[in-house]
Amino acid sequence: MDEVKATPVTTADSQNKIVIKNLKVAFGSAEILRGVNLEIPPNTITALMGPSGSGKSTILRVLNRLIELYPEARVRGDVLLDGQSIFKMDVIELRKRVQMIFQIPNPIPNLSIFENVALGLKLNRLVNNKKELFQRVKEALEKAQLWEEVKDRLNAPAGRLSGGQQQRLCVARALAFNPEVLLADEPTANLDPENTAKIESLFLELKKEMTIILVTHFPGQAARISDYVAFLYKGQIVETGPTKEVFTNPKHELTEKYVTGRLY
Ligand SMILES: Nc1ncnc2c1ncn2[C@@H]1O[C@H](COP(=O)(O)OP(=O)(O)OP(=O)(O)O)[C@@H](O)[C@H]1O
Repeated sequence: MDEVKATPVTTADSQNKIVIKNLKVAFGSAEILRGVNLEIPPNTITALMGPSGSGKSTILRVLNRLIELYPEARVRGDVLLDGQSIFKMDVIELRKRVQMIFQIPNPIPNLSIFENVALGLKLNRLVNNKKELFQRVKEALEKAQLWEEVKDRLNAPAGRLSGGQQQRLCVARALAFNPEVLLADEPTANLDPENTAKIESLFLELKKEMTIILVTHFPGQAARISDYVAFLYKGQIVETGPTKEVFTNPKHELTEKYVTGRLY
């Protein structure tokens, strides 16, 4: 990965939870992100939407520096978290603060429900004893709105849960770290409408405590739960603003096509 260029910090930078500055990502000769600028206020849901291949997941992968797992990726520009460049932070610490959930729920299927949430806490030595561990796991499962459904079978393998429950287990696993930012990459793409609604109402609850960045293929989902949207097209942000404004009065023709379902 290339050396990133640090940019000067302004007052607005430290008021936003995340500020993305002139972010460029290339894989070999293919330019994937071509100068993305975005400000994300705290305690909001920001939806990244745009056609397939526009670079939405790549943005998320930069925000927790998962992008560094791709040796061919070149990253330029800067990303500030609470006014500090993420590229100057310890990456393990960054990933505790900025958690991620994925399109396909990925608990460890043979591991118990309890251990799936407990594992990260144990590996990172974030708890001092068994009692504290149980408390943290319980709290995370409660916040993920899964506790009532699993409290009597915490030792059952996670693979036996339904798809929707597995996704909420992944949310619990992320929440166990008490993150400040939750990145969600099309978290409901594989869920039925009922489980989708559960995740959406869960996110509305969670944003009281954290900042959520949601990649979604569904304009309807962005309209229902996000405060801000950023519409991405071919690696650039075409339009961004408060969700209601962008949906009711899109300024760009491409945005209008996308929100009215005429661009995929
Ligand atoms: N490791 C990689 N090497 C080369 N190209 C990649 C790599 N990862 C992603 N890309 C390319 O980068 C572009 C953007 O991918 P990205 O996954 O960020 O898009 P997206 O908007 O999230 O798409 P989707 O909605 O289909 O998930 C795509 O053209 C993809 O093929």
